Amino acid sequence: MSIVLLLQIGQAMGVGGMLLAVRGVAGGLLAGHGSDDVSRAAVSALVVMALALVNSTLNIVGLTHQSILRVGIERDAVEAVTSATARTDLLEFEEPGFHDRVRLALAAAQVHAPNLPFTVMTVTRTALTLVTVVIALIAMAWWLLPLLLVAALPSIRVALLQQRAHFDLQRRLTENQRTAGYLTQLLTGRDEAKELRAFGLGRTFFDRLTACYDRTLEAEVAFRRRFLWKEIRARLAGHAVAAAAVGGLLLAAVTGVVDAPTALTALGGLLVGVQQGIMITSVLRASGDSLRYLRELRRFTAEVTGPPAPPMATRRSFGILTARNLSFAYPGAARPAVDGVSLDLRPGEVVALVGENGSGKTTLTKLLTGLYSPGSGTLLVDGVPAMAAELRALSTVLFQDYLRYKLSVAENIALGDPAFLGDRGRLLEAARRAGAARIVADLPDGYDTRLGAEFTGGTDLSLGQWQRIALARAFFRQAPFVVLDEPTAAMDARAEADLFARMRELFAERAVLLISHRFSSVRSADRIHVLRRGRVVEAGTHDELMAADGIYAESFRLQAAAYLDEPVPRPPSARPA
Ligand SMILES: Nc1ncnc2c1ncn2[C@@H]1O[C@H](COP(=O)(O)OP(=O)(O)OP(=O)(O)O)[C@@H](O)[C@H]1O
Repeated sequence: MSIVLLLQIGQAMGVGGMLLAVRGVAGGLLAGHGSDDVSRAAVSALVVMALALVNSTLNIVGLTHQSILRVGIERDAVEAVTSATARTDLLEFEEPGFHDRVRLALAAAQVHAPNLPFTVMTVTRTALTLVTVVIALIAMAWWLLPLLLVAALPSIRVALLQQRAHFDLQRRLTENQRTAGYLTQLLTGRDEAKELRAFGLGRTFFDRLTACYDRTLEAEVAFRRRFLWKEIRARLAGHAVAAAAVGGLLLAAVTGVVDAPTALTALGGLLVGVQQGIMITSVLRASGDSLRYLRELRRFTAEVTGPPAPPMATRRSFGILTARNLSFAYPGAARPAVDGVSLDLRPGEVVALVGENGSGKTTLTKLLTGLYSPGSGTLLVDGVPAMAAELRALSTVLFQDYLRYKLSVAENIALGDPAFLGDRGRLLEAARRAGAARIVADLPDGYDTRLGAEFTGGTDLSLGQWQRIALARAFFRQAPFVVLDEPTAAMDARAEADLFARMRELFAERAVLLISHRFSSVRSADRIHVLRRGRVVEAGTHDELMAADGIYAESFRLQAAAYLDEPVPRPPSARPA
């Protein structure tokens, strides 16, 4: 950055030097036709040309340095934003305002921060050029200075007002821009392409995207119109003052207050000064906008007060994980998603959660694994209250909507514990346990096969195969508390039966929390908790729950009847007392 600054100082000084040299040329030519006068003019002309050459060389070197600086600055700024995002509490991601702040911070990191060398360069060069022009003018006609200042003031004032208002407009449009980004992803993404075509949605989303841009355009046009007249008025006022200065200069030349070469050069200097004055208004607008974005970036990275992402060294064992009276509500939700839930989990046990859609099963697992902090209630590991980071280090989760990383198969599995990314033995063992080894054997490059057909050499898997890879990731982590949220939803009947038959062997010595809508899968669990509207309404073994003849028994019979082609039993509430 200091090189860029030095280059600008050099260029700016060159402009002032050129002005003084031009005066030498004019002085020599106007003085007469003697050989001394002509050689003075020729030497000055050579100086002008040399300075012009140095100036344009400095300009090229400056631009080259800027291009290199841009990349490094963008890397550092994006890293600052993404590391702050990685440390942000998961619950923040449920707030639209958070995503607006991320978007502004990313725009700052990807556009405004990399432009910083250019902005600094332009500001420095413009300001220094003005200073050198001013010095040259002082040497020739000092009284032009106040006039130059008065000419620039109206435009500078409007530029300052405009850049503040423009940033406010950008902030108001952020959610609209995010929607446009989302629609663009729908219209261009590979994963989305099939459904858009199957439902013929291209035109619908295209129209919505156009509407987003129309809203931005409308707001931008209204904004620009609001400032257009102000800007024109300010420019007119500035030019009127500059014209008065030119008049004064001509008068001074005619009356002999200044000699002709000085008057001519001062006129040139005045024109350069006015041009720089106009330039400084656009520089002010651009740099003001950038400064506000950068302030947003700093605020965003500073407001994440949490510790850096914990190394997550997986804890090897525990005796009992206890949840006492846990409650949790999503921001703005009318009722809690989890409401006063208590349960125990011990290694070697399989505990199942069942319940209708939206009954709070997934949310409860997010509390137990330290992804959300409970609104009230306690989580204890071996009787000691546990922090979220400790719970995360204790657990491994196979989410219902697990991520399909467009990376190699090996990475898809080993990302279960990044500390062991290169551990081949652990990788093979995890794949074997999840039944993924056979899938990998059929892939062109085995574990090194890139998943994601939109990348060179990439291929894709079926959903059931992906699920096994995700299961392998859960195994790879070797954590003592395992959450399996619908782990076999996409698997074939044999694969599902095999997983549940071997569940205890596969997860020996670990506590397993299993969520499933398939009652055949959960019946062998040590305890089954039935959730309804966030509360545990029934709990016990399969036999106990069947004997209790409540919600569980009704749902179980409903599913069993569908398989056995039996009439659907009536719910208990509909039976005679
Ligand atoms: N991000 C969220 N913001 C607000 N409410 C949410 C959010 N996620 C879930 N909910 C609500 O919380 C409740 C519990 O949702 P949860 O996903 O825990 O249910 P679930 O039992 O896992 O459902 P399913 O069987 O359909 O997977 C639901 O009413 C749901 O609408």
